[in-house]
Amino acid sequence: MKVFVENLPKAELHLHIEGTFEPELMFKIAQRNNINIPYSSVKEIEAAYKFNCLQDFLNIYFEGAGVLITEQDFYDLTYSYLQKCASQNVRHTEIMFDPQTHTERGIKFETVINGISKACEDAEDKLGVSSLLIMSYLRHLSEEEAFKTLQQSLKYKNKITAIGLDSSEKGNPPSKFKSVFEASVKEGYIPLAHAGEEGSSDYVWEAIDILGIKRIDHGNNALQDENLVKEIIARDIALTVCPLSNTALQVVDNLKNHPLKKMMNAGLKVTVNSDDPAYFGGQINKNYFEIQQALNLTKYDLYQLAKNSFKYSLLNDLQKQQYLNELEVYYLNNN
Ligand code: HPA
Ligand SMILES: [Zn+2]
Repeated sequence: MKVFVENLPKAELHLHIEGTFEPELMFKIAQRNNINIPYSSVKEIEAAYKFNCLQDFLNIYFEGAGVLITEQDFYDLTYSYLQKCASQNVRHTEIMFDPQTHTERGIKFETVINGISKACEDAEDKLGVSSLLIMSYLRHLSEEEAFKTLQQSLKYKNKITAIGLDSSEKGNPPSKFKSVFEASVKEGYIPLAHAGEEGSSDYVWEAIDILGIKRIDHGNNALQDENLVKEIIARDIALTVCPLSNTALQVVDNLKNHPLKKMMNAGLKVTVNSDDPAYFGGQINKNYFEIQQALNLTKYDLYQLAKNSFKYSLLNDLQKQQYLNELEVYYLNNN
């Protein structure tokens, strides 16, 4: 089963580039930028990665991102993740980035987007991994701040496919960002958002009804409301589920109690993703493999999850079909 997962062609649809920052690279970049980080070894960093909730994690995540200064830093971070994609047969990835995490510290928007997008172009050429970018607004900041970010992004519109909404969910409902999402959609960005990770099913309703999102990041708490589940299915909206993130942040107490299979059985379109792999103990293949083991998923289940990852990606129909054909051949030869 492990080999089946490793070679399964797949797409990753929920991934924060700042959350791919492995301790080794963090040390290297901190050193070259003459920045002190409050850890003296990789072991100490790893020991600090014990979280009780989303906020615990976010505090450490923002601190780690603070060592990224130059375009080269953003390039190295992104290219390093894309190499991991290539080695795990992730054929396509949709990378979220949080401009405000950097612009708030005085880093220019252009430094962030240029570093990330150059790495994506190089990875497409050299590694054969395709990617699209999702610019995510930080929901603990004001809507006005999000508007500033939208303005800054317009010059780089051709490099950005979608917008997202992340950071502290509780107390920051989707409705807080109604106007900036409307304005972003007018500019041609596809609306996506985190919803129902720690927030209730009401937040998921708001995300689909008020923000009009096309894909739900996490969505676990949608299961609290049967009518919501029906509506998500009726609108053909997929959920980007992140098993190891859910246990690391105690959204789910144990992988054996993870709702992924329940979601699939209810008819929801589910995908498997790593979220912040450097912080949550595993890349995408580990997420596939561990959830397979915990829930006794079959090869057919894994095939469905991978199929959803391409079908609900933001690629055009022709690109989707090419990847789906590749997956089909793989499944026929390996089940
Ligand atoms: O899982 C997450 N949830 C909310 N915000 C985030 N920012 C990075 N990862 C996450
Ligand atoms: Zn996330």
